[in-house]
Amino acid sequence: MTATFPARPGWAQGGAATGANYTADASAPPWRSGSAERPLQPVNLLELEEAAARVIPAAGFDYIAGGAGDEWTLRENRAAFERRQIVQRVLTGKVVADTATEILGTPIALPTIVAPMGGQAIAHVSAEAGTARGAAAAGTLHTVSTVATLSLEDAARAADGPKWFQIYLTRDDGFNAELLQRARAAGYGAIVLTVDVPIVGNRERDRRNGFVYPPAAAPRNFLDAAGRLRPIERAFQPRLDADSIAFVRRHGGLPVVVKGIATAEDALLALDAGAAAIQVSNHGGRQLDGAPAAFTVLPEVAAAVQGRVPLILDGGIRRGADVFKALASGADVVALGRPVLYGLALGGWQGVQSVFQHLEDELRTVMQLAGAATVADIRRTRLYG
Ligand SMILES: Cc1cc2nc3c(=O)[nH]c(=O)nc-3n(C[C@H](O)[C@H](O)[C@H](O)COP(=O)(O)O)c2cc1C
Ligand SMILES: CCCCC(=O)C(=O)O
Repeated sequence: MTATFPARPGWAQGGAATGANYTADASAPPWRSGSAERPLQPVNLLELEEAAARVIPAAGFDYIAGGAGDEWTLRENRAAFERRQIVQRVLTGKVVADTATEILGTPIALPTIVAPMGGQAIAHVSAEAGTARGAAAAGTLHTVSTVATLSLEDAARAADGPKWFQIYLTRDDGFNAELLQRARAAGYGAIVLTVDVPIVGNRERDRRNGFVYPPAAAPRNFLDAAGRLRPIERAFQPRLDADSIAFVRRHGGLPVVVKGIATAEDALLALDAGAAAIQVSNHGGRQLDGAPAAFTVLPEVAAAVQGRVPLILDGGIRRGADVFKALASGADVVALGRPVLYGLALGGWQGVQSVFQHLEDELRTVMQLAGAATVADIRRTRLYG
């Protein structure tokens, strides 16, 4: 594995994020968090978290890494992958061809895309521009959050890779419609409607730290004409149903991915309302603590959907083996959350690219040892357990 995460300045040192300065990264020194005695060279994505904890200011790191309540669901998102096993197949005569696939008609180099995450200037001064560029360099798709640091237009301009816009509906339908029209005008290919944040979960690390987004990470989409920030959290729409999906379809005029589905019932409601894809997710354990892992509920959702729309899974993906298990259990692609921000914090856009390259390397090794030459082969593979 040769993935590297060259060091970059973080938001604390870098000042306000504009996205304009991410190209200056090329001359960066080696890992900021390493030292002569102890050079830092993570060999897997799990090790990135500890490294990122040393470069992201503590309360910002807690916001990113943390979950709701006891963080049981956060841990369970990982543990659920550990309970399933991959079948070793070495006499199939197959050799890994490639990891390429597509999602909603968009070709991607590997079956892993970027999950929407707000406030990316908390991790790095380049914010969503760095993530967009890293994802494009890795040949994958980037999802820009409603509460991104950069405006959706600036995030869209940062790279020419494929991109989706994630929307949180607020109580203000005029503002919602405006956001959707802006997203379409800016060239986003789909709208991801997140339905698992009718209210923000009980995030105890954030309460303990008194955490709010720092001014450098203020979500630009919420600035009013006078440049003032509109209130955000209290503005979220708690009442979500089939009409919410119809609203987003009508005003966005784009395919709608419904994100935050964890049951057959909600999946069927979303399908009936015209969802173009379903993202199985518990928001990375940040919302309903005590809910099962996203991977645990994936087969239930897959059985209900019966291939009528593609399924995306997120939550706890850290290894190529996790990607493999998710695809073998009914997902078409997976989305990656926190490791993207850790790569961004440690290496700017190149750090993000390295995260995806690393995952692709691991996935190729697993595929070869499990007798899968293509993504389609993975989806036909059975697991133990
Ligand atoms: C710091 C952070 C911010 C997030 N912001 C959003 C967001 O704005 N919109 C959204 O739909 N999901 C958001 N999520 C949830 C992710 O899209 C995704 O569901 C989750 O992080 C996946 O789990 P993982 O981090 O274990 O890969 C956020 C997650 C994190 C860690
Ligand atoms: C108010 C929530 C904003 C971002 C988000 O979805 C998260 O932190 O999980």
